[in-house]
Amino acid sequence: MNVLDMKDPAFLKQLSEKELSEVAADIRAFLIDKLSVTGGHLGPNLGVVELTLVLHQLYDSPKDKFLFDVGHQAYVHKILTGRAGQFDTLRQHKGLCGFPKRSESIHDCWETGHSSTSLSGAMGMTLARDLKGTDEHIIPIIGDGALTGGMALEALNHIGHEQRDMTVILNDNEMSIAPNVGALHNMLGRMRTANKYNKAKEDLELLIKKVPAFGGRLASTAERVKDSLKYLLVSGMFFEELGFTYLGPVDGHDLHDLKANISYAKKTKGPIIIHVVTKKGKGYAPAENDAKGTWHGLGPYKIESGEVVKKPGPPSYSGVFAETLKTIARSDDRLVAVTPAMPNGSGLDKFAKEFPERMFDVGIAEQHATTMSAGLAAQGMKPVLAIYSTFLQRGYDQLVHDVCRQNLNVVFAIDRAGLVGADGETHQGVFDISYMRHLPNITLLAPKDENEFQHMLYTAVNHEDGPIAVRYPRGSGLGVPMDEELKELPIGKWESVRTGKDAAILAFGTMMPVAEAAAELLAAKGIEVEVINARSIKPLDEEKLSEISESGKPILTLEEHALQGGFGSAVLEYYHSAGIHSIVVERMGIPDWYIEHGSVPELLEEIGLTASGAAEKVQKLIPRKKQRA
Ligand SMILES: Cc1ncc(C[n+]2csc(CCOP(=O)(O)OP(=O)(O)O)c2C)c(N)n1
Ligand SMILES: CC(=O)[C@@H](O)[C@H](O)COP(=O)(O)O
Ligand SMILES: [Mg+2]
Repeated sequence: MNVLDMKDPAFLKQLSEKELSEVAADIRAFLIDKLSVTGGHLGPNLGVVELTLVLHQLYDSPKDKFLFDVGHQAYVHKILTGRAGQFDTLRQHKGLCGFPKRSESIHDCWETGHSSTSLSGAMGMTLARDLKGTDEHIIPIIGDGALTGGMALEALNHIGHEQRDMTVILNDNEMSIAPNVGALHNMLGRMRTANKYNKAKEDLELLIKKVPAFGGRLASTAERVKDSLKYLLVSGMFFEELGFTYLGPVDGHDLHDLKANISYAKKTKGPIIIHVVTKKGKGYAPAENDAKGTWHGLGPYKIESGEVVKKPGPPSYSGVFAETLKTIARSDDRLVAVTPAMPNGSGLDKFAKEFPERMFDVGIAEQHATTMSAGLAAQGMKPVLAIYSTFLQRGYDQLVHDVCRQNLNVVFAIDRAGLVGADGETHQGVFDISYMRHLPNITLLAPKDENEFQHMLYTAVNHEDGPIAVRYPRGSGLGVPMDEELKELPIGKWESVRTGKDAAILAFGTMMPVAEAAAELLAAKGIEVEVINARSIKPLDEEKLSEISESGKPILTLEEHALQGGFGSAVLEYYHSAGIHSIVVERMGIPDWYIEHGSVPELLEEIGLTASGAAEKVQKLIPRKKQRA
């Protein structure tokens, strides 16, 4: 069947299992082909083709609600709901979103991107259904990785308590991005090999049949023995003890097995969890055999060879992070690295190769990672928590309550700070300055390039005066030379990289090249602008700020961060508190809305965070008479 003809999932209703398997093959071929050009989350989606087909065959979306946890595995759902024709624009500017998007389709009832939210969302929808007296089915689909997220466990606890009708699909492929970790993962492993319980149960039943019955006594004893056997052999009892009916393990690529169990669940009262065992990357050998997590989410690749198309260029910030951390760790055995399930993306997988005993992947557990780091620091270790800006949002109270308030020496390596591009709204790292700079005791730094980054990281690890964060962007550096020796940078001291008498641009991180380019544009108009690398966001360089105000130069602050409460706000607050009201401060940054997916240059262009935009803004601050015609 032509995938592009799939407009409404109702077409699945009358298909036989054979026809369904043909549709599955067509969808797999489509995904492998399309994503070889656009990139995307190929592995997760190849793993849920049969599952998504059966779900849409047996349930009636959009009346019945599918909540895809994380949502990176919703491409099959998007194909079945009429969006196959948009896959050439996947994760591109104004194109198809890589995650469920309510504005895209009535079949997308719940938006995700951050992990472990589906069960809570589903519980809310279940309560709403029961309070309204409607009868739709609520079906969260959560992966084994997402299940390690704390809020998923909070939700399981409540769902089990409420005993309302809901079918949870646990998509267990033994992988998070990298191989999954944790005791839950091990427990699921025991469940995956549960058929030994079924064998033992059959043997027991055979035995009972051979012994002449002593009435119900033997039968009821046998039942108790069977139950305790189940308890002993099948840790699926974990879910049963929480109040769920556990079904599984179910082969997630066997249409018949899937249909039988999901049909049974549809008819069963109360909370059900169906443990579906799938293979990430199923149907495409390079992805199927991926033990590291390369095929979880990736750029374009060559279908025949499975070769990922590599863009040449300077080292990535994550790569510099890993190398620098290894250098520091060789002479500082206090250093311990922590990641919440992002070993590959953060670069800590490379650190772990040299220091396996000093790197901890705690699963998708940002709250735990943050407070565990506090515990490490409380005992004199030097924890470096590598965490994406957007995911640290999940550990905010732990940042406040456990790290900053106790003034513990935790280093936050805040990766993916700034716009991240293709992952869009849920992943843009544009709020961390706002949610960190108001916290007493925190120090917040941002490097202008990868060379300053290595020094900044070294400075942060040697900082013994409380928590310190270094925020840095996704992707490559500027290709600047790297110093051989690491050195400490002065915290609270900015760097003037260009002099100018007419105005000053305060920028940091990725906005430094933009500021310098703007200064060049302005120089062509006879406007001399000082460019300052405001690399210490907290504390500010108050000496420099008062020096600028004495010069009377207007200021433009430039940040790839939310304007609300960002760096520019900090500068305004400083001048206000210092009683300096005469100075002109203009701010440029991320406007007060969520920035969708697209390439970072396109997104910056769209919001005017460009050299020409900055130059235009500064020009308006300069009296006409000072400007060359
Ligand atoms: C709060 C949060 N932390 C980390 C991530 C990054 N992340 C995206 S998918 C993923 C792994 C999900 O594993 P699983 O739920 O098993 O889904 P699978 O990819 O195996 O289908 C992670 C860690 C995220 N999206 N949200
Ligand atoms: C879906 C998800 O949250 C991750 O897969 C994320 O897309 C990884 O981002 P990076 O590609 O920046 O590591
Ligand atoms: Mg998984």
